Amino acid sequence: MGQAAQQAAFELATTATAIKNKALAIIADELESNKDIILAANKQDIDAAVESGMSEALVDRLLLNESRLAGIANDVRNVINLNDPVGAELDSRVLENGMRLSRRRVPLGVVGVIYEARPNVTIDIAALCLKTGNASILRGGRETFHSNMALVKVIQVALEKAGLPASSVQYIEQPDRDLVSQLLKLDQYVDMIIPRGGAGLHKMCKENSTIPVIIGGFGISHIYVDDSADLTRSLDVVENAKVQRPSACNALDTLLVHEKVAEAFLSRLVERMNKAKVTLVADDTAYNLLEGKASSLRKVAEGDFDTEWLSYTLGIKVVNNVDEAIFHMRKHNASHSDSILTNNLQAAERFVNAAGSAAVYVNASTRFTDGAQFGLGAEVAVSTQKLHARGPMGLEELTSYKWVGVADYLSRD
Ligand SMILES: NC(=O)C1=CN([C@@H]2O[C@H](COP(=O)(O)OP(=O)(O)OC[C@H]3O[C@@H](n4cnc5c(N)ncnc54)[C@H](OP(=O)(O)O)[C@@H]3O)[C@@H](O)[C@H]2O)C=CC1
Ligand SMILES: N[C@@H](CCC(=O)OP(=O)(O)O)C(=O)O
Repeated sequence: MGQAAQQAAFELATTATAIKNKALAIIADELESNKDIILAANKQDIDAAVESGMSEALVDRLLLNESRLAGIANDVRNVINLNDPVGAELDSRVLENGMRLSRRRVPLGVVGVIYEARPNVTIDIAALCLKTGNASILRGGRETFHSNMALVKVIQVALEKAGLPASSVQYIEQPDRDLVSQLLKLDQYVDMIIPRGGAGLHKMCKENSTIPVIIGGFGISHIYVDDSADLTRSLDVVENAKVQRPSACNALDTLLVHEKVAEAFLSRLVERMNKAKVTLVADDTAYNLLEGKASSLRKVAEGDFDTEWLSYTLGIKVVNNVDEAIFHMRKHNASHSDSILTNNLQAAERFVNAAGSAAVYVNASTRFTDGAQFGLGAEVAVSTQKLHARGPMGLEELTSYKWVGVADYLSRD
């Protein structure tokens, strides 16, 4: 697979944007024309997941239906409309000796991605890699096996129809994790590894990969409600961040509330959380304010503020000020998406500068951390590391550059 991917990458590196776009257009069309096959495959995955007792939120992450599939095809069409970064001159100047020197964007080569059981991710990664002239080797969560097999087949047929190698996008079909370990050692063929998933996967990749690794990580997502916040608007933001898609890595995990507004805010928020069947996990102060009002409430226990819930559960803590909120976030792995709700410019600046997260928001939901929302078309992962990319990784993050020097640009004759 490594060899085939590398061969494909050689070809893709010099493929014109129009051909890559043609392949993407065929993928989008084939997704629609093969919808019955894809949805039937997905049903097999869903049935098995439900039978195994998977949580409702994670089953939802796995689910495809007609409208989601149409959305995925549409996302691919959006990628067609994005500028191809490959070949762009980053800067260009003429040296004293007459050489014209520039940096030119190039594909990375072969990208290996290990990711969660979410079928749209297969298409997102394949589309972004293809647009940037990278070959990809994919390994999705075992629970998405049937869906991914159907999706990859559609992609490979489309690639061939566009005259590109089917091996531009390959999928590791066996669920045996040993094959992931083998992938991590293919440095002769693979240029970058992206693990999207939990701590165990990241540790395993960091310790075993001989290939550079970019972590598509998890973090505890926080929202801090400042004493100056517009509380009515804050209700909508917190509800969106917690309830809209709790299984996503950017969903809210811990709500931090300024003590001056804790009673006023929590007494209104609890109604919405009850309605959405959210379990509240509160520190002592919040617990006292919520007791008798929350349908599902318990006191915080060791480790709760370090837990990424991925479900209808919300941690709540009352704090003195923005500095205590930041202190709490530093202790509890704020590295992905965090937000302050405030009308105080100083507090907002303090929060934005001090938070160690890949994406920081003022008066907005943490759910915005998403390649499509950021105008990147989609994302290969949300990087929680600082090199070579941070936050949602789109097309540019799948490229590198090379220096191009042309001698005798200014002839002396
Ligand atoms: N920042 C980002 O871009 C994203 C982050 N996440 C984070 O991922 C986590 C939840 O996703 P979840 O599906 O539970 O993640 P997991 O880490 O359990 O699984 C993700 C993928 O990694 C594989 N995997 C996990 N451990 C190993 C291992 N030791 N060796 C080989 N392969 C392994 C899984 O394979 P198998 O099928 O065998 O289990 C699966 O394909 C959350 O923390 C979420 O925030 C999720 C998506 C995007
Ligand atoms: N792009 C995503 C966020 C990242 C993601 O894929 O999250 P996850 O549900 O953990 O797989 C979204 O908000 O839809």
